[in-house]
Amino acid sequence: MITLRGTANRRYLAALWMEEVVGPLHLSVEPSEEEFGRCLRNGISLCKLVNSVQPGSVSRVVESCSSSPADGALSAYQYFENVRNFLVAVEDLSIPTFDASDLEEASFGGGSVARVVDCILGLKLYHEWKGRGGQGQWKHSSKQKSLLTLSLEEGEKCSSLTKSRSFSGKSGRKRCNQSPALLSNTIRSLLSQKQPDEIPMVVEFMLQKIMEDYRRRFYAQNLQLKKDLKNAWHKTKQDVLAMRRDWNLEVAHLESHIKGLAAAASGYQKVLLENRKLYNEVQDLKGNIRVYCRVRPLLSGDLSRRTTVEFIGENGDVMISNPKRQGKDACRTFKFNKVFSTSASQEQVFLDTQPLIRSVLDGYNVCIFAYGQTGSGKTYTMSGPSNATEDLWGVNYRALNDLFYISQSRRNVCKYDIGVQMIRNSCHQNGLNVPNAIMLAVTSTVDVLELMKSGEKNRAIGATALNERSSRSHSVLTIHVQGKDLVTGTILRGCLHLIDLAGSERVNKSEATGDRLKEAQHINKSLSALGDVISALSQKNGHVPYRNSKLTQLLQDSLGGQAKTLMFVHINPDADSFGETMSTLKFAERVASIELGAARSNKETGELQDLKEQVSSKKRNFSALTTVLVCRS
Ligand SMILES: Nc1ncnc2c1ncn2[C@@H]1O[C@H](COP(=O)(O)OP(=O)(O)OP(=O)(O)O)[C@@H](O)[C@H]1O
Repeated sequence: MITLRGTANRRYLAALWMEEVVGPLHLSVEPSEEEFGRCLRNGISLCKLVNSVQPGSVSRVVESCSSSPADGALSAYQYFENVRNFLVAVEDLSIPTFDASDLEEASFGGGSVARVVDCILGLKLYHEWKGRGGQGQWKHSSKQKSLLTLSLEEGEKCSSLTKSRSFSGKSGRKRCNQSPALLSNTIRSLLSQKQPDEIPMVVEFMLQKIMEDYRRRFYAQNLQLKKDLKNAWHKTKQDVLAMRRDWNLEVAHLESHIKGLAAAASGYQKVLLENRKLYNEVQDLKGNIRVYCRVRPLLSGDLSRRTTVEFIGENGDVMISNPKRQGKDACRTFKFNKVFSTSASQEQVFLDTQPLIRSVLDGYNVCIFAYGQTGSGKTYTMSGPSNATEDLWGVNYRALNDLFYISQSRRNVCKYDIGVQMIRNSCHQNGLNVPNAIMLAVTSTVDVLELMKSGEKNRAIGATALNERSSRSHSVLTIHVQGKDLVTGTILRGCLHLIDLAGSERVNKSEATGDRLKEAQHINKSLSALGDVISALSQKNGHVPYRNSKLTQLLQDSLGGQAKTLMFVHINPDADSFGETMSTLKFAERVASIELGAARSNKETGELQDLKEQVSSKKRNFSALTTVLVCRS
């Protein structure tokens, strides 16, 4: 008698075998009757099964499978076609068949698939018979069926023994030791009940069953593994998706943060520019002398190779640190209109100077002078290095170039005459000889270059301990511009002084002696006269001592008048020059505080000229009249 458990085992066996031959069927390891019926209902797997056992048994398998209600007709058609063809095929092989309705009922949970299972296991026996070399017509005898049944029941016993071995936990380990003996006892008792001719077949079936059992468990484990893997993959995918979501949120957050920062930075930049503009406007109104500071890069000859320039701000701050001190007291910050770092190009420096220079063409007097210790880069800024190519040209050449360019572009409205005066002083000339300096008319930058080259040759140059090429003279290039407005007849007179002062260092530091000492003392005298003038101006003293040196006499108009004045203060960043750097910057700080009053343009309108003309003609008439009267009397 086949037990309930035996029936189920037969179904599992049938499912397992089908899985092996035509899988995957996506059945669970121990499918219920309903699950099994539903899986086989469309007959596709059954047809494939019989075709793989007996190729060509079902010539056409209807493969399309759809479960949508709209395709109900098609499903029914598949069911009839495939199941019918399968049943015909297994009948031809003399294998017990079943009714098509068995599958149908079971799939709806109302019937049994026992006959279907019998049929499949019959097909299995046939397959194994063929596998053993079976020839001719297969006979599905009741003996074979009983052997199968027997083997299943006996196999069940065996498999329960193997199960207890395989799945034993702690307690199972005891049984595990007993199992071989138990297994052999069970087998022996089973075999003792059989006829001798049945024994080989029973043994074969039992071994087969054990193998199948193992295979089933292997399959179950495989399925479980797949399921676990699928779950793990699913979870990992969810985690990755969640991470991606978080990451995207973070990136979006960062993006908006960066945008905010960029907006704030550009706002800050705008405010900074605006502040500078306003600051310059206020200074223009007050007539302050503008001060630009330029830091020379460290050169190979600089002894300490350490810089005193701690920080350069965008708003004109420069912080200098004392190399001999530490901490807060070691630093001092100076504020100017602009600070050019060591990387500033000649063009950048000129661009900030250009508006001032252009105002000469509108009738303003402009004075630009370079101040700083020897070797700090004054000549570099004003003229550029010797034999400079155009990109290294200093303010002098660029200024003239610009003036010629603008005067040319305005030629239809204004006629300009430009002349230059080059003045140099040294101690031998005893100061600046202003009246004797010849004024030369120039029409292009080339003219000026030629002029400067010849002037350069005459420059007094001598070597001191500080700098081999230390110049001990002030050099003044004055550009006079006269423009006549072609429409109104207004005359504009502007004058641009470009002054490269001698080195500002203290005499004792230059270690000069004899004539050189005299020269240094002389230069120091004119520079200290400049200092006195600056000091008087910054304190708004009634008396300003311009007459103490030729230099201050020359600068009188620019420092005290209505001129626009710019001082380039140069510093050598080498730690060795800290003392000179500090006194240079303190001097520049005082210069920056001078208020000259708003600059005024030198304009003579046509009306004024007419009036002047009338006055002089009246004067002429008056003197002629006086002469006549004198003669008569
Ligand atoms: N901004 C700079 N970039 C590169 N080199 C520079 C810079 N400024 C100055 N130098 C170099 O430093 C050296 C000294 O510069 P410069 O002759 O201009 O100094 P100076 O102050 O005019 O000296 P002096 O008082 O003797 O005339 C030169 O070799 C010059 O080429």
